[in-house]
Amino acid sequence: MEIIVPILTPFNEKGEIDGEKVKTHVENLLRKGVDIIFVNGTTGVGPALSKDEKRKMLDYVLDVTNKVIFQVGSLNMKEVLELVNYANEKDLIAVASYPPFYFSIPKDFIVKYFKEICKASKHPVYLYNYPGATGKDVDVNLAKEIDCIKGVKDTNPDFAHTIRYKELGIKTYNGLENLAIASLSILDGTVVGAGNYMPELFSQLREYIKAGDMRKALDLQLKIDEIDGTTIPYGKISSMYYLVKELQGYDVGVPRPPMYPLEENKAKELVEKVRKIWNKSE
Ligand SMILES: O=C(O)C(=O)C[C@@H](O)[C@H](O)COP(=O)(O)O
Repeated sequence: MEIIVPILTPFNEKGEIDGEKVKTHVENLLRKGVDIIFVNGTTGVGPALSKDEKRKMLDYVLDVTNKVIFQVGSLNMKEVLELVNYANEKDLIAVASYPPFYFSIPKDFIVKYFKEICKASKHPVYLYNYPGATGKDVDVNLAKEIDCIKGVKDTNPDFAHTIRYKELGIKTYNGLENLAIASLSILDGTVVGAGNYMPELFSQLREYIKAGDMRKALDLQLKIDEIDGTTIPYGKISSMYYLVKELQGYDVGVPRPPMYPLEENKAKELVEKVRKIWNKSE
């Protein structure tokens, strides 16, 4: 029943990563019951980070914890392998990658991509499957063909699709907030971007499930959904920077374009809407 948070990347006004803010954020998440930090994921704008920024994020998080999954995906294979080799010298749980996105490629190219990563990595290799963002579905059959995947984060509204990875006997997570109750109940855990700003709600959800109090768990899941849904029109990732400050009480810097900062009035409107839902009893 693990709670994994794909950590956001704190930037300063110049668009540089602020390492101290990373560490403060990780320390708080761990205090609030988060088990593992997923570095350079979608919420962390991994695809928009340079190789050096990806390495810096890993080092900042490792200054606090080794409960880390390090996302290394890139369309530049040389960069992927440099990041894998960098991780080989570190103590962490696993490296992960989304499949090569954007380009139309045959499935055997995806198999070759992951086999290259597995060959280079001293750590277990996890698949980050996110068909909605990458245009590629590395389903259980393709994962079987790759034959070296030791875990999967499936960001997929089709929960039946996610469950099937358990046929491989690997660590299996779903990456959607609105499936957290199912992921915590049936899979190895949940990966939740919203855990950046409301980690305590996911910890509480896990406690309700452990206690078998599914009515309370369902009510809390619906509250999580309402809050998460509120952020969509503002930009989910950009919204998180303002909600961490409001709900967790510390500054995690600003988003970096093309994840633009919110206009002041919009940020205020968002925070007021979320605070109203947050204060409602389940
Ligand atoms: O940020 C990551 O690496 C995650 O796993 C969360 C990811 O699944 C993402 O937040 C999915 O949510 P949306 O598709 O943006 O609603």
